Amino acid sequence: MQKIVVTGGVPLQGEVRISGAKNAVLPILCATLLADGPVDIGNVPHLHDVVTTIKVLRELGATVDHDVERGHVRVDARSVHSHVAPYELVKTMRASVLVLGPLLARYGAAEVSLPGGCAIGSRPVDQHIKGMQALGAEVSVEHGFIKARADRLKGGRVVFDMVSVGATENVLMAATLAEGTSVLENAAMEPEIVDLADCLIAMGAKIEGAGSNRITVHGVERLHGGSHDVVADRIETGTFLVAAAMTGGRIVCRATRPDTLDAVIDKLTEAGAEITEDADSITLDMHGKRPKAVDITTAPHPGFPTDMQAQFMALNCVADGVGIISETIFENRFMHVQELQRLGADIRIDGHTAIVRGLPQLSGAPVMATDLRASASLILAGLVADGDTTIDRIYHLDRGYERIEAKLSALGAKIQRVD
Ligand SMILES: CC(=O)N[C@H]1[C@@H](OP(=O)(O)OP(=O)(O)OC[C@H]2O[C@@H](n3ccc(=O)[nH]c3=O)[C@H](O)[C@@H]2O)O[C@H](CO)[C@@H](O)[C@@H]1O
Ligand SMILES: C=C(OP(=O)(O)O)C(=O)O
Repeated sequence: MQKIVVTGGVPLQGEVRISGAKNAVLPILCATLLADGPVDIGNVPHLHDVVTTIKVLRELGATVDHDVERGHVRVDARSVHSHVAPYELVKTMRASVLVLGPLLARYGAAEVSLPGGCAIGSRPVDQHIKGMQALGAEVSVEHGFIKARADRLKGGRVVFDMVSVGATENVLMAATLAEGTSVLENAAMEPEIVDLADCLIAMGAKIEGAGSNRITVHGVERLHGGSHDVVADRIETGTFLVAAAMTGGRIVCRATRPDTLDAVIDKLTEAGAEITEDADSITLDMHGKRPKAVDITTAPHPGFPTDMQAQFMALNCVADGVGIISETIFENRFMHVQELQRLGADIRIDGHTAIVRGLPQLSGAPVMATDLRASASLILAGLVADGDTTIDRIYHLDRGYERIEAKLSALGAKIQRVD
């Protein structure tokens, strides 16, 4: 099995091009099921999750051309002949539950395996189901599958019990082809929702308010093909910025969207980084300084993203002072703590809070990745640890970071993938 070996001690310097967002491209790929013609998607990152989603689409019968080099995918869903998303695929990637809304809206029926729990928490789908029912679908959960049926969905008012990115996306997609108007209240406001809505609008959907907590969708009879470029990955951007801050370096992130990173940029500034932005790039300069510890509380957008929590935990491990990190989104998203402790980090957990006392230096060791962002935090810690850090189970990393070791190498990091 492949591993990543990082040798610490090099301040990152240079420029990095940010890829399209994993959390935008996955729902967008699912949205192509709604269209009556081919949908062209650009700025597609080469990620394992993208490959899995394409497998799901092909399993359903869609015709998919994937040009990895160009970062381009064309999906033609007119050949879809199945409405069953099997366990074998859904279990490897939770986001495949996002075919539920499109299949139901377009084909009147969907059977999607329950995604199940994962390392970061139990991750139920009750809000997805509640949303489909509010649009008039009959939904049952039998033998590990969500089974949904509706001759034609009817516009309705959906009030989510909690802010859920996936449930908002699933119901938004379903509502585009419903008869009449739907209103989604307490909707998630993440930039990836806006990007999905932009893609749906390019396919002929009528959507207002994406990016706010109330989204209105006027259902249409059909959606046509279209084209869309995926928004930049704010979490990949944030991960590189933290890497530069921890190593006392200076980097420029190109092809990104600074306006999607306010909470992260605020915390990096608080940690002592000098940050300058223009329309599509962010420059971070640490001037060789050690970062100051920062307190973090995760929250739905525009709050501090849970997907950046582990990376800031790594930063606090080597920062000056004590940082308190509270995780409010997922009940079990501190799996990286044990591994960071193997590198010598001083972290105490108290329920959903981690108290991190920064040390001047970590010490390289073999560690194991447990989930996607935990893996990233271990790479970041390895960049500042004394000696070698060998990270096992990096398939988690390949789900969501495009060529991370190549991008970090280009910034001067000593990092390699070994078999
Ligand atoms: C592919 C993708 O975009 N993944 C992101 C998405 O995941 P995902 O869409 O799965 O996350 P949600 O926003 O749905 O989850 C937020 C919280 O709501 C709970 N919940 C969710 C749905 C539901 O039906 N019932 C329920 O109780 C979850 O357990 C969790 O505690 O948003 C998360 C929160 O920003 C990110 O960490 C993930 O990277
Ligand atoms: C938790 C994440 O992704 P997913 O929802 O795909 O598991 C993530 O991107 O950090």
